[in-house]
Amino acid sequence: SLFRTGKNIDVLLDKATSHLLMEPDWVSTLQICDLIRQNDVQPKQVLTSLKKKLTSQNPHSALYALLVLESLVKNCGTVVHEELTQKTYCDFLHELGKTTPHEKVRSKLLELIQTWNFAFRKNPKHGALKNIMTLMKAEGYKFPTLRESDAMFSADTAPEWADGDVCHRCRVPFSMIQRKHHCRACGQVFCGQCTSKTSTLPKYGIEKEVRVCDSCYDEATKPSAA
Ligand SMILES: O=P(O)(O)O[C@@H]1[C@H](O)[C@H](OP(=O)(O)O)[C@@H](O)[C@H](O)[C@H]1O
Repeated sequence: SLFRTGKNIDVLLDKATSHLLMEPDWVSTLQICDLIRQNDVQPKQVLTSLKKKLTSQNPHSALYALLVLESLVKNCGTVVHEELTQKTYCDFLHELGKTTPHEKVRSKLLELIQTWNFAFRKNPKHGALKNIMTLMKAEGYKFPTLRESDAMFSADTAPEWADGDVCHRCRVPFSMIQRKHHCRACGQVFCGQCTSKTSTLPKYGIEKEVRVCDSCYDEATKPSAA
């Protein structure tokens, strides 16, 4: 239920950013990634909760929060990238760079802003991030040497959901009675009859059974080619 996941995410965030940690808690960090990739929690909620941790007076919590943010950007795809590069969030990151009392947080933040900018360099949608990097350079912040390999986000994420007036497979028109459903594997919109099956989608980090259409079900369950 939403409550359980909602509460669960706060517990996971507290664990992953605890000042008692001697090293990053990658298990909790990757569980947070999975909750986002499975669409169990919205990226906006997680990134908003992270703000409090990023501005922690405790240097360890603040730095671990930055490592969680780095993992979300690397592993959860465009849904996180779009939240990260909202102007309001970029302005928050700019402010964090100016005001954090923790030098390690500042230098890690500069490294991430540069890496993210390189990764998003071809996409004007993420212009707000470029803007704060330009501003921070003008304000005298020294960005480290870019390591292009750090900017390769390889994780596959489930496709965004398409919309439509008819079932993508049998073409039946949607109505008050004939409801829309989405296949988590291809993102297309279908009637109930064409998406009556479920499957896990490990390639998208989805370990629980989720709704899939008949053709994606056949694709996901056929014995892998020898
Ligand atoms: O409950 P409804 O009012 O029919 O709304 C639909 C359900 O939320 C479907 O969820 P599902 O794919 O998990 O069935 C979703 O895929 C559709 O986009 C929504 O329009």
